[in-house]
Amino acid sequence: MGVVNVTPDSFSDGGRWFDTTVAVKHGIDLVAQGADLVDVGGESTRPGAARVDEDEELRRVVPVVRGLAAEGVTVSVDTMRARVAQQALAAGAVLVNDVSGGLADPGMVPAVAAAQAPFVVMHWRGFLTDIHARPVYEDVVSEVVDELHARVEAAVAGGIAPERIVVDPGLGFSKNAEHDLALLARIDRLRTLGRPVLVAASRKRFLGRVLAGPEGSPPPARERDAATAAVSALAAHQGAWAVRVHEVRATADAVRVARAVTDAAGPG
Ligand SMILES: Nc1nc2ncc(COP(=O)(O)O)nc2c(=O)[nH]1
Repeated sequence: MGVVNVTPDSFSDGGRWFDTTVAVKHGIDLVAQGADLVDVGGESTRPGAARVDEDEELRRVVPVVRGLAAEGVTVSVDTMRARVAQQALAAGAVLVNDVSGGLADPGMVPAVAAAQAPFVVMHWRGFLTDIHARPVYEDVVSEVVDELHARVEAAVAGGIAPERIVVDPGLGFSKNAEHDLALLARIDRLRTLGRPVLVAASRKRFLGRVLAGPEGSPPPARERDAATAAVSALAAHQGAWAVRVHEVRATADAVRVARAVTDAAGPG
């Protein structure tokens, strides 16, 4: 899943794809690099980012979705708003990716259910309170699995078919590096939810911490693509459904190597 953020301020590529034509071209390029899906978002979710108003988010996202779909690209829309999801689906998107897991907009689950679209439910504890609070986890893996289960149940109760739901641990969303690494180490536990797992580690802060080591300073986000590809291989090897990345080529190669190693291990 390649990322096209049509935003001026996303944490790792803010502003580069803010123009519709440039964004569409970039999405096509990501497919050429090996992306199966292109995720288009118009609202940065980095800590401290101000909400974008709905009309501006529509202005950013819908033309890019339409342009990519017209080129035959499989497109997902990264939004927390039902109306943006609806208009993106009408413009050709085939999947809705909601980082709030349906919590931000009560109209989201009914809209996705009505469209019978696949739905990514991401874990973001405390979305409704302080969205970037540092929550305390006793056992982050168990708690994320349990809370994702509740979000999946709510989506199903709202009319979304279970087989259309993808789960995502929400790396970096009110989680620290230790939480993120613990979740990445146990994708098998996430898979006990019986749903495909999407892993989105690309260029995130915890990778910077790993690369920096205990005393060092983290490299900038755009220098974390090799680390991201390493995560992609590890996620693929653990059976993740997809990985969401900004730089696709290295990850496409990493996933193919992981597949070859998994195949070599044989069944069982
Ligand atoms: N499903 C899902 N969607 C996301 N969208 C944006 C970002 C963070 O912003 P970015 O687009 O700059 O990576 N992270 C996620 C994520 O972890 N999971």
